[in-house]
Formats: sequence, structure tokens, C-alpha cells
Amino acid sequence: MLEIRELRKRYADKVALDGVAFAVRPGEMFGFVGANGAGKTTTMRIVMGVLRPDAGEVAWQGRPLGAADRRRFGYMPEERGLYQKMRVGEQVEYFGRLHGLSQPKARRATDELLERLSLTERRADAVEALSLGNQQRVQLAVALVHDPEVLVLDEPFSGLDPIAVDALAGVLQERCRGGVPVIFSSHQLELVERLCDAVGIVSAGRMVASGTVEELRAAESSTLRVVVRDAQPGWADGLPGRLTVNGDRHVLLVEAGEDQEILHRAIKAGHVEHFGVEHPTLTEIFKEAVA
Ligand SMILES: Nc1ncnc2c1ncn2[C@@H]1O[C@H](COP(=O)(O)OP(=O)(O)OP(=O)(O)O)[C@@H](O)[C@H]1O
Repeated sequence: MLEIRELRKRYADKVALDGVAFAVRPGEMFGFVGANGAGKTTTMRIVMGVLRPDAGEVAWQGRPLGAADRRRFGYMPEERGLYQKMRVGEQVEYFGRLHGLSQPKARRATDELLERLSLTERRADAVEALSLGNQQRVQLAVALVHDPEVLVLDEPFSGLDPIAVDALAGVLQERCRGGVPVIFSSHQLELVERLCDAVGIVSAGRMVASGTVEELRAAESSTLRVVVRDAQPGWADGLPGRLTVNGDRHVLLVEAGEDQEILHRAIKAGHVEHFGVEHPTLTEIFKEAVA
């Protein structure tokens, strides 16, 4: 398990982290979300040893994380870090060698990853000749080439087209299923909701929520949405919630709870087109948490 324990960090008099803490289990995909400047990159840099915290620590398998552990981690930094003039294949292999792979192993892992990320045909091209999305795929290959024990990815999906998002998501899910804890930051909350087992929301350097999407939802109230066509006027008088009339459709939104009474009234009033509980999306949970 990767544990981020009460991290604190200041840049001069600016408090960037004020007690950030969460844990990522083996085989768990953890989405790290927060507004611009909330502290995600700072946290990930501390995990990877690029920055030192003022207080707190990061532990892996119950022990404080050291340089040797970090060499077995895969990292996609926010500032990216590819050699622009180097060819794609050579570059991925080179990073594999840096992480201690033998030449044949680095070659094999590079071949597999380039194939998986649809980059085989670009193998001999210099990185600078690739589109940004393809450069990002190379960056992911570099993060994965040594078969890392843990993956730490700073906004790996930003700027990718939907096909590339799916390709990258598939590779990450595979690693995750193999027992690797994966942590990634993103502003694409629908994607985080779709992919992640757990989510942490950071706001101004503090964790304001963390847990599975289901747990975060359970802390919020759900909304019952009732749509009645050709309803008699006044049918919802005295009921809680908010009624809007849209042509011949009456739409009642109410905090879920007294559902049966409302259902009876709706059936008596007209033709019930829709009656269902709507759970808050991660975007709604996020807005509420950072408000
Ligand atoms: N090198 C630095 N010097 C001074 N302040 C910094 C530095 N790096 C980050 N900060 C500040 O620390 C806070 C946290 O920044 P950080 O980059 O960790 O946020 P983030 O959540 O990754 O943001 P984004 O979503 O915009 O990438 C911000 O207020 C930022 O301005």
C-alpha cells in the first residue's frame, strides 16, 4: 500500500500542502482531483522524491519510501521529460536500461508497449516530429517500460483524443489488475468517475474528501426526478421539492425519501413518464466539496 501521510509544504510564505493524506492499495486506481493550484503536482513530486516535504512522509509497504523504491515506480511528470531529438524506440529502451533492465528485456518491453500504444510505425521518428498526443503516449511508455510496482501520473489524459484516452485507460487498467497501485491527477471528472476505484479531492492543500465514488455519493443527498405528462394543475401542491412546468410536462425534483407518497400522487395526476432517483455525479460532488 502507498500511504501519503500528512504532507505539509510551503513555497516561501505560500502554503501549498496543509496535511494531505490518503492511501492507495495494490490494484487500486486512485483519481487525484482538485482545482488549479490545489496541490496535486506538489504531492506527486513529493511522492517521487523531486521535492522534500516540510513535514509528513510517504510510505510504501509500511516503510518510509526510499530512492531504491522510487526506481521501481513509474512516473509521468507534469512538465514531461522526453529527449526531443531522440527516436521513439531508442528513448523508451533507454529509460528501460536506466531502470536496470537488460538490453534484451528493455527491447522486448519497448516492442510490446509501442505496439500496445499504436506507436510501432513511429518507432524510428524523433519525438519532436510527433503530435502532442503521441508524445504523451511515448511518455506513458517511458513510465511503464520497467514494469513498475507503482504508477504516479500527473494529468496523463490531458490533451488526448477519445481513442487515445481509451488506449491509455486500457493499459492502466491492465497494470492495475496486475496488482499495481495507480494514482493519477485529472480535471476530467467523468473519466475519473468511469475509471477510478477511489477518489481524493484536494482543495487549497487539504483533503476535503476521499473514498470510493459510492462512498462520496452516500455522503450527498440523491434527487428523485418525476416527470408527469398532462398532469392536473396543483397536483404537487404541498409536496416538497421544486416543480417546473415545461409545456405538457411537469417535472418535480425532490430530495429522495418520501418516494411512495409522491408516486401515488403522480399516478393520480397524469401519465408518469419518468420516476427515478438520480445520484450526484463526481462533478457535482467535487463542486460541493470545494465550494
Ligand atoms: N515552485 C513553486 N514556487 C512557488 N509556488 C509554487 C511552486 N509550485 C507550486 N506553487 C504553488 O503551490 C500551490 C500548489 O501548486 P500545484 O502545482 O501543486 O497545484 P496543482 O493542483 O497541481 O494545480 P494544477 O491543476 O493547476 O496543475 C499553488 O498555489 C502554486 O501556485
